[in-house]
Amino acid sequence: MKHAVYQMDIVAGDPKKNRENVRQWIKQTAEAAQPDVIVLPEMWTTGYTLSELKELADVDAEPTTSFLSDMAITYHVNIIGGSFANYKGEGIYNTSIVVDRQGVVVNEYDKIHLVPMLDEPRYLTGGQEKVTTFELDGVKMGLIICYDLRFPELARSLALQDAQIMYVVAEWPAVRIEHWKTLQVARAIENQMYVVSSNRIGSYNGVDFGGSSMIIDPTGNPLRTGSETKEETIVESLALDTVSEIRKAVPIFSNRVPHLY
Ligand SMILES: NC(=O)CCC(=O)C(=O)O
Repeated sequence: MKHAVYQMDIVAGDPKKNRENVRQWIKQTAEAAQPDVIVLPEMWTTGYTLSELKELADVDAEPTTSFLSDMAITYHVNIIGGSFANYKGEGIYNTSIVVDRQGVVVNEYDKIHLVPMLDEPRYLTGGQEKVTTFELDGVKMGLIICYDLRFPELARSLALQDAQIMYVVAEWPAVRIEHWKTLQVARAIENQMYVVSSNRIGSYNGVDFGGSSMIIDPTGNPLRTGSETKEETIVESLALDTVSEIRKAVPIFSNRVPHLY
């Protein structure tokens, strides 16, 4: 299953420009690499322009859903649609959607853990729905958003639902980039699944974001790691048989004793 990750720079507070950049990138990448799945980063329509989100956020996931759906149909590609600011009812959520090749939304998830270091809890509302798996091309997978990575229960819940791949969409600052890399490797090893991530590069409001988007195999071996500063496309094919092979060779799921912890 061939993946292409967009390690993107984001134009602060300009959803139109960011959509145009994503449109161009999907077109070029779909034509050049013909991936099965493409992956975008967190809050890619606006960046962390939190005080402007009342004006800039989507409403009920539009127009981002229609945009991604149109891209998926046009290029016949599955899209892990990163996340975006999304007005729903009274609150603004950090929402991710996943769209299949037919343009159908197969997963919608609101970031549960809002990150205090970037002031999210002051402006956003945390998701209240459990993480669940979804399928693309018959493969079970799950998704978390950035700071969620620090809470291992989410990845474990997805693994127990038999996810073979976990996506992490992020705007993770450069100052803590070693945590980013180490935690992803740990989640891959302890849950014996692929971890595929997209983290932005560039800066906003005095924060430098650290790139280093990753594709890690289910033994914890990083197959690809993006640079810390450059916009780039990371392409890798996942050999999904590796998941069942490592789960058979090191049978942690059948050795769990959950009533003792
Ligand atoms: N966008 C985020 O959730 C950033 C998370 C972060 O900075 C951290 O966990 O450290």
